[in-house]
Amino acid sequence: MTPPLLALHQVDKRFAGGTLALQGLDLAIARGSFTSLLGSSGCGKSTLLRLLAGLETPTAGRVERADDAVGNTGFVFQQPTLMPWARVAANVALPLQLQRRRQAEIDTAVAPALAAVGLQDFGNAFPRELSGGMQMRASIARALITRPALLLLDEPFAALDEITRFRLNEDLLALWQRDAFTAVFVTHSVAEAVFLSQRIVVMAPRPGRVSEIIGLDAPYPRHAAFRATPAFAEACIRVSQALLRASDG
Ligand SMILES: Nc1ncnc2c1ncn2[C@@H]1O[C@H](COP(=O)(O)OP(=O)(O)OP(=O)(O)O)[C@@H](O)[C@H]1O
Repeated sequence: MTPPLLALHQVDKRFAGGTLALQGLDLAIARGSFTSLLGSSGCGKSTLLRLLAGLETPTAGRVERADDAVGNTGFVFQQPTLMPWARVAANVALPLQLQRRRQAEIDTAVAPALAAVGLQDFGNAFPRELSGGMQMRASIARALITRPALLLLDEPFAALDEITRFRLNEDLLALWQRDAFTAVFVTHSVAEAVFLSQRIVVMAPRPGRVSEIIGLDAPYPRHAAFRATPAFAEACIRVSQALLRASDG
């Protein structure tokens, strides 16, 4: 068996104020997998994502990271966090600028990155000229332009209307299949987690911990029609029940 990209062993995270955000967490993230973290507010999803990114260190236990995951992580947040004064192309190019890549290399990379998220005609626009969904597309293009091994997404589509969210779910899956990165996706939405994931980590609060892990074997590519299948409905019920158990327990 190939070793996982990331593995947490008996991880605790306690913050300075005393909050035990995570306790006794064991979790392995397989290379190239799509995992969602689902749970009520405050159960430590964002903290877990930050541990996976190496932005936080555990108070106890260990986080193991494969060599190619170190320094090779893309992040997408709930807000697109674009620089308002810079054009969309410059926003998307930012990670390459920070890596001090040659301008010719940057210019070559930006056009396909924009095209991959359907923004090929908007490189010269400013973020304020884009809809919320398009701004999120730009944010995803920026996260993927360095071809990260690991893409961490923290409720990226929570602020979008449902139709836009559905489209972005499909487009994200297409990018995942094309680029074969490892995705860890935080969401509050059962349906979104079921649509996207191979595995759903259901978390319980106070202290944050893994309650159940649910595997989903529906094949990819998954398109809009998947949402209308009995398999999808059945999985949503199964995951909702797990979420209720996690909140009660
Ligand atoms: N930097 C910090 N300092 C102190 N406490 C923190 C810090 N970050 C998070 N916490 C606390 O740790 C717990 C877990 O927070 P976290 O943001 O990881 O939860 P979450 O599941 O992502 O929540 P939400 O769904 O609301 O975003 C919460 O009780 C929170 O108040």
